[in-house]
Amino acid sequence: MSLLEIKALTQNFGGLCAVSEFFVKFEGRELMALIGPNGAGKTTVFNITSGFYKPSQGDIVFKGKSTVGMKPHQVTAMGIARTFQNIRLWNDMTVLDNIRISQHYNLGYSIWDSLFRTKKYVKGEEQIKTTALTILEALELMPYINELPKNLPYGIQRKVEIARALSVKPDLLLLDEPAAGLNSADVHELIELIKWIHKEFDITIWMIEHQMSVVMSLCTKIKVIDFGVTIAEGTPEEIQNNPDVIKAYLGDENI
Ligand SMILES: Nc1ncnc2c1ncn2[C@@H]1O[C@H](COP(=O)(O)OP(=O)(O)OP(=O)(O)O)[C@@H](O)[C@H]1O
Repeated sequence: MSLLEIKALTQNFGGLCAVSEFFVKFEGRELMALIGPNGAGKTTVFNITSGFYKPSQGDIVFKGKSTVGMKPHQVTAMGIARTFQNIRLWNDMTVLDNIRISQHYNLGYSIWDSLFRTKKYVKGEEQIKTTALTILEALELMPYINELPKNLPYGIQRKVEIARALSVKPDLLLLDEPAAGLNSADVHELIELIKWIHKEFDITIWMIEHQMSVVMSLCTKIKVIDFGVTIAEGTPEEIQNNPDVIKAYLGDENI
């Protein structure tokens, strides 16, 4: 059974077909990229995969079960976590609380448990804190646990967002333009971090990224879309030399 299989996925927004007949299959533990020019439909594919949009047509099968129609927190509970193109952290909560709150989707205790501080509640909260601290330590974020994200450098905020996604113990991590807005030193650190996460957490990673140095140093397989349509798929070498890809990025006159 594949970890994730997306079949004939189509997304229309009014008269605009943002994604057309998209397909992909992950067997598990791959590090794959989804690339394409601006507006190609990449984030739409991620929004559907993570339950933010319901597709117009097609199916998404994760661990043998269709996720179409599920809410984002239900998709997360199944094992898909994501980061966003524009970092989305709770800026008025500490880094530690940002990581803790992300795990509340799956606690299994009621409002009464929290009101009356039952044993179930106390145990659940302890578990959440332990998991959060373990992830923060692994990602060398302990110096920042009591800081507010808005006061931290952008590169650290990006790392906190990745820590938050990892704290839900996903099998599939979706990274939407993780290098966006980072300086070259931070990009280098990010590449090493993603390599390390892939190995240490033994998970599948699917990323959207515009910086080709990041894609080429990390991914073994790349899928390219343009105007919602898949135009190429292959290894970094194959993609770099593919005339359709060059045309999509640079236009006909540059070939
Ligand atoms: N919620 C929406 N409603 C209407 N149109 C949308 C919506 N979301 C995306 N689109 C449109 O769908 C197309 C694909 O957008 P999408 O954000 O998926 O592209 P992208 O490849 O991620 O682009 P970028 O690299 O610039 O982030 C664009 O034309 C966009 O304007």
